[in-house]
Amino acid sequence: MSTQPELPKKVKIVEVGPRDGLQNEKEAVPAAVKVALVDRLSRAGFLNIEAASFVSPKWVPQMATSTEVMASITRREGTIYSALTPNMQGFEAALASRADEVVIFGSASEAFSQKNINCSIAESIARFESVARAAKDNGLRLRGSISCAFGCPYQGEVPLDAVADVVARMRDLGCDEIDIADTIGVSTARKTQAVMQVAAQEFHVDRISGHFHDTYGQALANIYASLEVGVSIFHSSVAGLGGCPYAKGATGNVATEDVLFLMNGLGIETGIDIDQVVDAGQFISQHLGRKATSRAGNALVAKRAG
Ligand SMILES: CC(C)(COP(=O)([O-])OP(=O)([O-])OC[C@H]1O[C@@H](n2cnc3c(N)ncnc32)[C@H](O)[C@@H]1OP(=O)([O-])[O-])[C@@H](O)C(=O)NCCC(=O)NCCSC(=O)C[C@@](C)(O)CC(=O)[O-]
Repeated sequence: MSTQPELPKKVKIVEVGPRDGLQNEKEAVPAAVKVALVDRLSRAGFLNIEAASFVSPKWVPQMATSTEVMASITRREGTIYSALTPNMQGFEAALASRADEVVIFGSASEAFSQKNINCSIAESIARFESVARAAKDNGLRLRGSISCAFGCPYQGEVPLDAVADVVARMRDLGCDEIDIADTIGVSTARKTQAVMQVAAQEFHVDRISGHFHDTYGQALANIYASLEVGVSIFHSSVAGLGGCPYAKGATGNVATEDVLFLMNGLGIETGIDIDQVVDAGQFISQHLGRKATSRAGNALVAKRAG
């Protein structure tokens, strides 16, 4: 008789659409539209929404409205609103904007680190030290994000040791949560488990999150594979929005509607209302003038229409 691995009974879905999802849009999305999106997502029940990014507007112009967005959203009690902060300049802006969580973002790939944040991995960790200290001093949550943990658009393979090393460094900085990110969506299920297991040797598995882009259509399989090894936090973007400005060809994050459909089917609690997420996906897709890429979202819309 075969025994199946026990899956977590409950997961946290971190909605990253307003940041990771929109950051790569060529046309400026008005702050009011971003605010309306975040508010819809808050009402749908997310406990964590990545709403802003305090990076150089020359590097990522779409995120230049982050202060305005954070000032205008309606905050739901109990929901963590996160912001990316590559350095102290970003941290000060996040603090002033009343972010609940700041995200330092590094990479397991040297090449990607240079392209994305203009410094080596070691330099980035040194830069993050002051941000981490300031987060603790100000009582903010601290999250560490590790790009290219499963492969890099510039250097190709990324060794497991490199992932373990950055996880340990993020842990030592005092991160409350660490994201293991498949920036270009190249991982497959067994590889995902190997990487997650290496990460879990360095950090508590229940505070590791899986951040999967769906470039090769593997994201849901990678999420299921991660569940099997005890990961219970996942990032996703409503309507499957997204792509990274420094990873050409990378498509969006896995669509939130698809992840919710999977979790609902598995009987895993999320606390999120899928119908409201579908509505939010339709709202932003209409604004962007294209169809949502969420398979479950589009199927549910078609079903509603009869
Ligand atoms: C990190 C830097 C700033 C270094 O960029 P740099 O040019 O090395 O920085 P610098 O300190 O020399 O500053 C240069 C200029 O940027 C300004 N500046 C400096 N810092 C800030 C700031 N915080 N906010 C606003 N402005 C800032 C600074 O004031 C100065 O302005 P100037 O004097 O030329 O007018 C730059 O490389 C940058 O902003 N990179 C952002 C890259 C980015 O946002 N990438 C996308 C997000 S990561 C991602 O998507 C991956 C993830 C997390 O989703 C996981 C995954 O899927 O892999």
